[in-house]
Parts: sequence; C-alpha cells; structure tokens
Amino acid sequence: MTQTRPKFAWKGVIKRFEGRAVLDGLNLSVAQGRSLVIIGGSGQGKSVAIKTALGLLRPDAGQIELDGHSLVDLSQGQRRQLFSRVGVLFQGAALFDSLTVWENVAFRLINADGVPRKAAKDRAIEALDQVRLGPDVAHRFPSELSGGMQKRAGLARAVVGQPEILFFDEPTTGLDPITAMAINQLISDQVRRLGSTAISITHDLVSAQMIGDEIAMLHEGRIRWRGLARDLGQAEDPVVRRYADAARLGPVDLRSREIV
Ligand SMILES: Nc1ncnc2c1ncn2[C@@H]1O[C@H](COP(=O)(O)OP(=O)(O)OP(=O)(O)O)[C@@H](O)[C@H]1O
Repeated sequence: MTQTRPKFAWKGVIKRFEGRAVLDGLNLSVAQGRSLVIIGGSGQGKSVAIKTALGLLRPDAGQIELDGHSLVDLSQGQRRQLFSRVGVLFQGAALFDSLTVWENVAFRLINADGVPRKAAKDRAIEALDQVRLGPDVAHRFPSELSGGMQKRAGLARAVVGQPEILFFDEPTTGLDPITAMAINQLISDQVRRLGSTAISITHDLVSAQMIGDEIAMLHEGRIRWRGLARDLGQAEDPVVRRYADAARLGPVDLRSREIV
C-alpha cells in the first residue's frame, strides 16, 4: 500500500511546563485537502498544540512538519517564508484596532507580499465579499463591528492569500449559536473553495462536526480517539462518550456527572 505524505504532522511532540508534560508525545497528522478538528476538554493542551504548530511555542522534543519539512529550528526568515502559505483565524479575530477592516485584511498582502495598495484593497474587498461583508464594512474600524462581523473579517484575512493550509483557533467561542452556525458554514465553504488543508481546535462539537472531515480528541497530551466526524456519535471510547454526552443538549442530571 502506498502511503501519501501528510500535509501537516506533529510527530512525538512533547511540551512541558514546570516539569509537567502538557503534550506528551503528540502524534497527529492531516492529509492534503482534509479538514481536521482537534477537540478536548479544558486544559488538555489544544491551544498548546496549535501554538507549537504556528511556531509560537517550541516543543521540548519531537518534530512538526509541513509537507515533510521540519518547522522546528527554522530561522525567523525561513519561518516567515513558509508561513506565507498559511492562514490563521485567531480566537479573538486579532484585528488591529487602528487599521480599517480592509487594511487589516490586506495587511500581509501589502506588508509581506509586496502587493500594491490598490490591488491589495481590491483583493481584500473580494475576500470580504466571500464572507458576506459588503464594501461599506471595508472602511470601518474593528471596534465598529459586532463580534460575529469581526470573526468574518478575521476569516477574510485568513483566506485572502489563498493559503494552502488554514488554522482555526476556537472559531465559534463567544458567539451566539446562530452566528456560530453562520461562521461554521463560511469556514466550511471557504476551505472547500480553496481546497486548503484545515486544522481547527474547538470545544464546540457542533462546530467540529460542521467544519471537520475528521476529529481527533486530545486527552492528557495525546490523541485518545480519531475518526471521521460522522462517527463521533458512535465512538465507544469512554472519555469520548463522556465528552459527547456532556455536550448533548437537554436536561442534565448533575448527580450522575463525574467531575473531570
Ligand atoms: N505558557 C504557559 N506556561 C505554563 N503553563 C501553560 C502555558 N500555556 C499553557 N499552559 C498549561 O498547559 C495546559 C494546557 O493548556 P491549553 O491552553 O493548551 O489547554 P486547552 O486544551 O486549550 O484548554 P481550553 O479549552 O480551556 O482553552 C494548562 O494546564 C495550562 O495551564
């Protein structure tokens, strides 16, 4: 059987804080064009995993690979070059307050890719249109937008460079369920349109199943379960079951809940 090289992989990644291994030999990969969502309870290491992927934290051991090339030990310049192929939607959208929405979306095009301002503005307005934000929004400042609109603008910024790989950090946190659903749909549409590989972290199982082809559950620093998004409901692993049951809507009998 031929094995294709993953687009992105964590290989035996260990990350310790104060002697405690938050990532304890993380092995996880995603194939080109697939959307992988990492779920897991609070404090299980999802943010640490994504930060190691983005080079914001250095693993104590193990490798992180993009197209088979190690990302650990890259120089700043090499990392910057490689990351021109990557788009990120940060949890709080992370827009610059002092720039207008279009300037935020076009920031990397102008400042890193050398695209002339007028062309970058046209591309930003096109990307905003992709996430259903009209040209009137382009000239506003982030503080003039709702949380959902800021997320859309953040998504436009993530996709404007047509990245090969997209990271989504808790994309629906802080949004009401209807806005969250709209963001999930936009993410799903954009990932499909670009044919990008996507890696997301979330607590939200509805979001995970909407945006993921595959789901991996991180527990105690390792992958506890991995499977197709549609199979999550049938997973037999007790930790996955407990997590999925707790997320289910409806009356909850707290007496039967083990505190984890
Ligand atoms: N810079 C740091 N210094 C010390 N400990 C850290 C640091 N970053 C994360 N940790 C610890 O690592 C553990 C995992 O944190 P992480 O933020 O990755 O969890 P998470 O799964 O994303 O949780 P949540 O869903 O609540 O955001 C936590 O115990 C956290 O306190």
